Amino acid sequence: MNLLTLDTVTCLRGGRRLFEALDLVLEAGGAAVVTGPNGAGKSSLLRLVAGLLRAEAGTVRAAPAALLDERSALDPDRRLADALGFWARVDGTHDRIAAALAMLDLTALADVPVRLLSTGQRRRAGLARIAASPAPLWLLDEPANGLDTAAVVRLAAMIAAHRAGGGAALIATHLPLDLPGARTIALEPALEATA
Ligand SMILES: Nc1ncnc2c1ncn2[C@@H]1O[C@H](COP(=O)(O)OP(=O)(O)OP(=O)(O)O)[C@@H](O)[C@H]1O
Repeated sequence: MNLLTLDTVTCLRGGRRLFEALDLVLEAGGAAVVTGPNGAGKSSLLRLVAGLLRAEAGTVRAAPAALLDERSALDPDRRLADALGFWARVDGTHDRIAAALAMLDLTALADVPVRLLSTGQRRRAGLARIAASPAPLWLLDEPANGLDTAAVVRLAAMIAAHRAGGGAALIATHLPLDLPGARTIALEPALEATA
């Protein structure tokens, strides 16, 4: 089963053609890494798949997706467990929170307000939101940013478990991640300004 199909997709942003005629299929269990220099369009590609940007041309067919970007999307004033609980109520996945906290080594921080978490802890909290989500397609924008070595290993294990369970992941990263069998989408620098 395909969880993502991009068919000759072109993306324009800020008067620049970021990528053109991009094709990609991600099946259940699949993963792809998006690479490229700053400004090449990695985040734009993930936002396009999430439905937050419109393709200039081509078609995007995507299963329900969970997007991690630079914001954790967690209420800074709530305890971490409660902030995750907000999304669990939306998604009907309350039973997944404890496992998600454990997977990201956050159980001991469940009662700490999100605003007091360190940079790496907040990134792990954002990943816990993704881990608890029921979405089969994960869109992870620089998920390893701010993570220590142990947390990067946990991240790789979390993605592997998601794929083993029939999910798929599209991951933009500058940092190396252990993603067996993942294909690479190398975006070129966007130079062309349109009229
Ligand atoms: N809201 C916006 N309006 C117009 N142009 C934008 C907007 N957001 C981003 N851009 C432009 O789109 C281009 C691609 O940005 P994008 O964030 O997708 O790149 P990226 O490959 O993720 O970069 P980085 O490695 O720095 O994260 C950049 O030239 C950027 O200035």
